[in-house]
Amino acid sequence: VMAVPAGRSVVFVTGNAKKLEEVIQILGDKFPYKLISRKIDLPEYQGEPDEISIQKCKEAARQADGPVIVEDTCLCFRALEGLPGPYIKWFLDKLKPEGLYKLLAGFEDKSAWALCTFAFSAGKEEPVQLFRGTTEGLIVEPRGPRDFGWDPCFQPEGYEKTYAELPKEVKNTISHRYRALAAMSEHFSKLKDNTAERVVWGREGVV
Ligand SMILES: O=P(O)(O)OP(=O)(O)OP(=O)(O)OC[C@H]1O[C@@H](n2cnc3c(O)ncnc32)[C@H](O)[C@@H]1O
Ligand SMILES: [Mg+2]
Repeated sequence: VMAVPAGRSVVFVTGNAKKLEEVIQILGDKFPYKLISRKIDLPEYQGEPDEISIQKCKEAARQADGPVIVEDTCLCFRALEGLPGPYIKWFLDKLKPEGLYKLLAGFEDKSAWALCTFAFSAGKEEPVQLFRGTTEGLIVEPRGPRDFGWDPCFQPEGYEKTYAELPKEVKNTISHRYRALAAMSEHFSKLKDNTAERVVWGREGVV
């Protein structure tokens, strides 16, 4: 996917091609390891976002049997105490962006936040590390192209356009995903060329 030092690779496990596309666009050559994608549809766990990401990552590490990254995205409506949150996939699937907007018809507060959590594990016996990113916005009547999820009904704070209407380069510098990836990249860049790296990557020879 990108120019990286040889010998260190990590598998990004996702069933979502649009997510993968953005991750590649956002990371460019910033990520110090080689990223390999693998399309596996992991279970949609229930619970709090952190717990979901940990479970998802452990299952991915078990299936891939090596270093993995997974990502889970929540869309949280303030008027609904953070719901649909991690269940947004099913809400979107049935209601489409129109229905998500209508869900808030009885509420004055249309504010929402998008939360992205990346989870990394060096292997199936290794701990999971989380990196989070949040973007605030409003749930609006859908506008713009339909190619990625709930983008047409999410208008990020400080913008007059929805995620769907904004150029990709703009979304990818303000999004929940961008912010979570920035946290993750920063973490790994610090570790690079440092002996502590071995701790993160587990036993020598794993990678
Ligand atoms: O295999 P994974 O990585 O889990 O991919 P997924 O499509 O199942 O994704 P999630 O479980 O994280 O569910 C998040 C839902 O929100 C959608 N989504 C995720 N990121 C988005 C973004 O940046 N803009 C719009 N929709 C997004 C996505 O298509 C899903 O319907
Ligand atoms: Mg999923």
